[in-house]
Amino acid sequence: MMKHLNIASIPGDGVGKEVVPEAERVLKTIAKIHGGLSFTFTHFPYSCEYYLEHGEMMPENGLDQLKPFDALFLGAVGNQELVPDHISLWGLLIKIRREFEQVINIRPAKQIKGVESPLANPNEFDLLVVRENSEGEYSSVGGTLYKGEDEIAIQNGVFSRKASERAMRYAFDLARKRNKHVTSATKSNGIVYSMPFWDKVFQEVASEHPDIDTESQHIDALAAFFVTAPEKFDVIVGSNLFGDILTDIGAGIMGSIGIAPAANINVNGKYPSMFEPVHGSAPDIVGKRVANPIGQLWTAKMMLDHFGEEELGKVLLDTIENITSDGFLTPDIGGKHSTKQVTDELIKRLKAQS
Ligand SMILES: NC(=O)c1ccc[n+]([C@@H]2O[C@H](COP(=O)([O-])OP(=O)(O)OC[C@H]3O[C@@H](n4cnc5c(N)ncnc54)[C@H](O)[C@@H]3O)[C@@H](O)[C@H]2O)c1
Ligand SMILES: O=C(O)C[C@@H](O)C(=O)O
Ligand SMILES: [K+]
Ligand SMILES: [Mn+2]
Repeated sequence: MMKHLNIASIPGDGVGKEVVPEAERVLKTIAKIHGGLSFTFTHFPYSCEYYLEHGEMMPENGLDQLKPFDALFLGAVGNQELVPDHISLWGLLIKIRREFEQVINIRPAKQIKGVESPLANPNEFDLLVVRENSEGEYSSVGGTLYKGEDEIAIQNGVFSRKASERAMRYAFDLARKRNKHVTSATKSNGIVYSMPFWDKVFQEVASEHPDIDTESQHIDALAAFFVTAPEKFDVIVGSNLFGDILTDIGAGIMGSIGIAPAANINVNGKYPSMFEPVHGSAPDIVGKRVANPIGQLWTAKMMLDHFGEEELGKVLLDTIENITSDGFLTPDIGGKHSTKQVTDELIKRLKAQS
């Protein structure tokens, strides 16, 4: 039977516009090879340029337009020269994550063959960060007061039992299929309400999973261990901000922010999930045609997995490693190939396997 996937594609800003079309080409190639699978990509121009023209990041009915799709495929959001970052992100990326109840953000980090880690001894690390994606430090509760030397900004953190538990349970479920170890990212020595609460909930969830080893690490030490001993970790669960920071470190130790993937998962089935790389719009390299497409391609692999096409997902990641091993690398990982040269080679090799 033919499986058809209707994907809403939002390239967004900066290098998002360069890597999303390449990843779409690759997904279409994979679908052809498979035979029983096809994709339709419907493009939405929501971005900072759209904001300049329309005064908003997406139209009022933007979410209604996106809701019927099977999944969202996003590049990056943000162009500080045009729109302040908090406006662009909260008007599009974070709005979608929240309104579509994409409450979990899964972000793997492991070594890719042929991509050199900056670590002297990377020791074959293979870890998975589960980032709470709906609340935490990313809250709109707060405000500003006064002007001048009395000026005040108040930003409240929001930690609910429901969302904390949900992220933790998700992490335990993933750990069960992996190496049965969950690390909780905390900071209960310095942050006196939300983090002791987080620890308490973690202990409760841990006690329901006696088959899984657990530990809690303060985020500062944990950040250092990501660099000094990443191979010690299996699944890490963290709040929205801790998860954000840890996954850029994860990307860094893999070799580049340009290769890390993310999946914003809607767990209740009411809305589509969203697949995007960890990286942003990379203003320093935009237009040079050298953006690394691997982050976008790896998130495409996560999208294939999400739809039960694990075999194809594996073919995609294996073929990516195949070309990186043979030196088809963009400059961020020490090569001299363009975005398109990398995906051209990938497509050539995918076709050769069919
Ligand atoms: N999920 C998202 O859409 C997202 C994520 C992070 C940042 N942002 C936004 O992107 C903009 C830039 O943010 P930033 O500079 O902090 O982070 P960034 O991830 O855009 O860039 C950080 C560094 O990584 C490099 N890099 C990123 N993607 C790359 C790729 N595909 N290939 C090669 N190198 C790559 C960049 O050149 C830069 O040196 C801001 O507007 C920010 O708010 C959006
Ligand atoms: O802060 C965010 O979530 C935006 C970006 O940094 C990300 O990691 O997606
Ligand atoms: K992104
Ligand atoms: Mn980030």
